[in-house]
Amino acid sequence: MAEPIRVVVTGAAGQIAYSLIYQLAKGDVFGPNQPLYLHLLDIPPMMGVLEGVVMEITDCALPLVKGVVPTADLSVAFKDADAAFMVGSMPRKQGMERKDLLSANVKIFKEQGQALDKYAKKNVKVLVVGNPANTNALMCSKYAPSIPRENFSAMTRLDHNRAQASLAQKLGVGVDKVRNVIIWGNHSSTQFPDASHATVELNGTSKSVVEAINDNAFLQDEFVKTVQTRGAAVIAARKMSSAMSAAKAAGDHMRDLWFGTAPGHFVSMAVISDGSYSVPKDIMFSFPVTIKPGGSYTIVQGLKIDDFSRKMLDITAKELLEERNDALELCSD
Ligand SMILES: NC(=O)c1ccc[n+]([C@@H]2O[C@H](COP(=O)([O-])OP(=O)(O)OC[C@H]3O[C@@H](n4cnc5c(N)ncnc54)[C@H](O)[C@@H]3O)[C@@H](O)[C@H]2O)c1
Ligand SMILES: O=C(O)CC[C@H](O)C(=O)O
Repeated sequence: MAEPIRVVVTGAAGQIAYSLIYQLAKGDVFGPNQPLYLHLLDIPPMMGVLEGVVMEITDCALPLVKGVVPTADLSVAFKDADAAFMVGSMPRKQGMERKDLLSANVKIFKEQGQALDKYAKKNVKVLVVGNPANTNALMCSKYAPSIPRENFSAMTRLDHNRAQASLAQKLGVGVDKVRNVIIWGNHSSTQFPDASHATVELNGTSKSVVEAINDNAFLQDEFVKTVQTRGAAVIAARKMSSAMSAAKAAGDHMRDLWFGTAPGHFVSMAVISDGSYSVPKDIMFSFPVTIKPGGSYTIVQGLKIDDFSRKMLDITAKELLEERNDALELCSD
């Protein structure tokens, strides 16, 4: 058996964490041979609820769990962390604009970035889930200057999974037959879900999704809007934001960072922009990436960007630049 790793989940008493922790504890993310300590952070008023979560983890009787550390203390939570799921923050409720979330949440990520910088391992993998995820990840990384910026990413995997599932439904095939959809940009309604490089396996042969669907109007309109507004649709239906699917996506994202992507597959992940595809530098922008085991990723290069795609990439980049400015102002005191 390998040495145990230390995995932090923030917002551990919340609804995403409730699904995520079980996946971690049973080996779905770091593998069936990787023991772990779960460091569970929440705020002081939630310590009672968190105690209940700890009881349930114990009662699951899962052998990979070597210990559970419930805490409201950042120095305890992030101590020697190997991986961190940054979930803790307020979700959007009906009637709230996503922009309201920036002022509510961004300072949490400044403070927790500082704690990661001080207490976590320097090779820690940090996945930001809490919204607005891209800009929170940018601020988290900014306040953790001793940790490489490439170790921080924000989650657009839920949008990626939604896009893949939506295309599979349209094509009447299983989700595993569709690959290489792309989410560009922000985890918000300006994101660009792009099917133009995706492929589908039909009768054992790989075919372009554009050719298989043969309906550009659908791909540039209904498909894009459905994926862009899926989170809002879930909130309207559940009166709470997505949780089971968000936890599944967080597990998928971290598993790919840990073990790498399969040959010929790429996934969407918001990472620090290096200017690829003429996206402004120094925003956390979702790109198609391939990943080597251990988390070193490469932004997929050379994809053709047509006029429609260019317009969509520019819209979402503009929103991220605005969010960055707002966040810098909010964090400046
Ligand atoms: N990136 C994505 O695809 C995606 C998808 C779904 C939800 N989200 C976001 O994830 C976040 C969490 O959603 P949820 O449904 O689990 O919310 P929730 O309200 O059920 O749980 C959030 C938890 O975070 C805790 N928390 C608040 N401030 C904290 C702090 N400073 N430190 C530690 N913990 C803190 C709360 O006490 C609560 O227990 C929200 O911001 C939501 O919008 C992102
Ligand atoms: O607040 C939103 O609009 C979305 C919530 C969540 O990030 C999701 O994508 O389900």
